[in-house]
Amino acid sequence: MKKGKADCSIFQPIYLSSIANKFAICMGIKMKEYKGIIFDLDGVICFTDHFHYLAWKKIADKLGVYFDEVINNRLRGVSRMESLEIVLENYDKPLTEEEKVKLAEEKNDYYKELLKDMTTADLSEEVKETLVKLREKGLKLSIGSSSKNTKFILERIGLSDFFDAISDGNNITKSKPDPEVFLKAAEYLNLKPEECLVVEDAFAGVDGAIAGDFDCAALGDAARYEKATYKLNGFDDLLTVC
Ligand SMILES: O=P(O)(O)OC[C@H]1O[C@@H](O)[C@H](O)[C@@H](O)[C@@H]1O
Ligand SMILES: [Mg+2]
Repeated sequence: MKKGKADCSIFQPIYLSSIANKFAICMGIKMKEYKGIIFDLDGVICFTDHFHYLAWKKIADKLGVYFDEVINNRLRGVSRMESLEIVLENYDKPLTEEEKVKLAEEKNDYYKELLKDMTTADLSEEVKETLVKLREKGLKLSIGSSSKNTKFILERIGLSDFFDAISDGNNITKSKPDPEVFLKAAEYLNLKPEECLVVEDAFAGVDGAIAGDFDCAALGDAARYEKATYKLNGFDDLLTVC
């Protein structure tokens, strides 16, 4: 344990999952000194949910299957093929593996068309400035995303060369909630899981981080998940945790 800043007011936006953590932080004691941070991409660094929704909706409409934003929220952190299985939950005709792959490809083609509208304006000032400050603190920074489109998205928002490592849907065999994507990211950073903090917006992502022995800072919907180590109100709250 290392002594942090004595002024606990700077930590107030953060609601910690355990009383022990909360007590330690208010006493000015940081529970951990992280060496690296592994960021989920979709829903953490930028927002692609609506593009996923539109692309899956097109497939669902073609099949005549009901699909809405609530179902779309269940796809967060889940791989493309597993997402398709969720979309097909209300579809009663059998599909071959080949037909499923074709549907997933069709969804991805449309999704990528929509991603082309993303620009550097889709990276918020808050995220950009926080990333730079975390880097200045000497932390190693990696992406840990289930998406096979990670590099394409990073390019669109102007972060192609920013991260020290990228672990994504292209280098894993098991999607979140399996910890593989985060374990690979830690390996690429040359760090142990206990030296890294994972930042996630999906329940599946928090589960994956905890299963891999990482601490996890949760944002958005996942911030109400009791398994998260830290529950953040905003991305810049990371500056008080790290
Ligand atoms: O189809 P892609 O870009 O490989 O994405 C896979 C998954 O990537 C995750 O980041 C998204 O939260 C999921 O919704 C998505 O299904
Ligand atoms: Mg996400």
